[in-house]
Amino acid sequence: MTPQAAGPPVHVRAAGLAKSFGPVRALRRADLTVTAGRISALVGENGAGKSTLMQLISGDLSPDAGALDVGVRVGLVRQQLSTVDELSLLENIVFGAEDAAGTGAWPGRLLGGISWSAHKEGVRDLMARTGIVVPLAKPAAEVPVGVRQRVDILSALYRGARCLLLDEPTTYLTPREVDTLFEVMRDLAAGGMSVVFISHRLREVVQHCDEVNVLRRGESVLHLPAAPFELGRIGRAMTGGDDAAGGEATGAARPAGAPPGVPVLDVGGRLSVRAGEIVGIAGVSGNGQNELLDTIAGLQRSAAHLPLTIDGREVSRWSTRARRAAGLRFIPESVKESGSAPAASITDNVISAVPPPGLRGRLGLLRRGKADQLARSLVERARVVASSTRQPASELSGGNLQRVAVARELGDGARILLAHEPTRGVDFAGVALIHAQLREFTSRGGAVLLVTSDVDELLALSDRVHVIDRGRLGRDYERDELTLGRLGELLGGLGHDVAAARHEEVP
Ligand SMILES: Nc1ncnc2c1ncn2[C@@H]1O[C@H](COP(=O)(O)OP(=O)(O)OP(=O)(O)O)[C@@H](O)[C@H]1O
Repeated sequence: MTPQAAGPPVHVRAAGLAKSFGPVRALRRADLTVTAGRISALVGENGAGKSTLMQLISGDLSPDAGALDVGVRVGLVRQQLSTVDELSLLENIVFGAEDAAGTGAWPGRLLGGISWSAHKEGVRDLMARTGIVVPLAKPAAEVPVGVRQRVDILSALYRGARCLLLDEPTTYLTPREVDTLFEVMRDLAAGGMSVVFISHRLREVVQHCDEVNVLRRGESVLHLPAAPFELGRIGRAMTGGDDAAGGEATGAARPAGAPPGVPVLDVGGRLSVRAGEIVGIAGVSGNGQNELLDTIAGLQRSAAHLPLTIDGREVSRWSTRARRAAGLRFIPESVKESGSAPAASITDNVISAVPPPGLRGRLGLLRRGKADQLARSLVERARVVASSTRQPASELSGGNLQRVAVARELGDGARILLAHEPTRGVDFAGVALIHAQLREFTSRGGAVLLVTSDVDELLALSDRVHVIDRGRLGRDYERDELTLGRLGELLGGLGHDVAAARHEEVP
């Protein structure tokens, strides 16, 4: 790296970077300068090329063209979690995901002569310094996604990264955790580190970052070197001034529709969802949300042996398949991990969930043309950026994969939707689109059980809200009874600080 005449050292300088994957031009001309002591935001629509740029800087990919100068050790914390289920959190932090995945480059070097107790000390010290604390002895499989993400951050720091690349780190975090993360980032930056922060939550960006870089369709289109930042300007740069797809902000109130009807889903009399209704579940991630949804979906047995009914019929002993056939659909917390088949094409991912009648010909053989047609119309409706429906799901950007999963689960035959973080990783135009899809689904008599850590989303969509804490569901509150402040009081005892959530308009 060329020494600077004055000012803080530049850690990364990228100019005119291009990268294609076969026919897909993920990056055409990307520029980014990352400076010590600063938190730089990188924003752009789903598929704009943000993750690709991060992978070029981290060295996971090499550019086809352009100049890239990286002067310090870089730690990339990816969108998709890289913890290994069977390993303890300590092991995950110490080995680091890349090496656990097989390069074997550094553990041997670092572990030579160093004991596990020394690592434990080192990691404990790191946790104390950064305030990012995780239960070290627990296996990764037993902790919620939010904790596993913190493990990835600790891992990068433990490996001596001076430049942290955080690809959507806040999607798993509650508002208070987001604030804590930024306090940590601020401290790290004050200590001479640099941070690149990717997020679709533009409010976080303008509030916490020192500079903003916008990518649109693989090109750097805007660099704002200093606050104050104007949300509208950033939004317009992201979309090219085309706000048509954006629609309303996430904070919009639910339009008045037909009054919700009969309960279609009931869990032991404690939780019920009626036709035409969205019932929200609020709580700190890891308080039983996964268990609740997995039990309803038939992926695990109810520990409390609560009766579960769909349309008044007891279904506790039904298979997942039978539940799907009854119209139950599920968007899991991490679509990348458990809601998609990465090697299969977009078409196969779309039709995998109980192929609708009409897709099979005589002898039960799949009619490919029809299946592709169905996938194409769905991809179009969900505004997915993909070169073709034959593309494997693994090649889709995170937000685009999420759009595919939502559209698939809302497809033919859906009557009850379990939606866990339905807009995770989706840009603001996509969030508005998915919210509109959920409302449209309920206006046709669909029932939605919504679990989200985004309090704005919870209040924007839910007709009623239950709070969940340590596996227990509290009473429900009607939407009219709840303001952001009231929800904050309810969650206050659970370590939330929703007062930190804001209601500014997103363009
Ligand atoms: N390995 C790959 N093979 C083929 N295409 C790919 C591959 N990786 C990414 N792409 C494509 O490159 C484009 C940019 O993807 P990238 O993941 O960088 O976008 P992103 O801005 O991070 O999106 P998101 O906000 O949805 O995470 C997308 O069209 C994506 O489908």
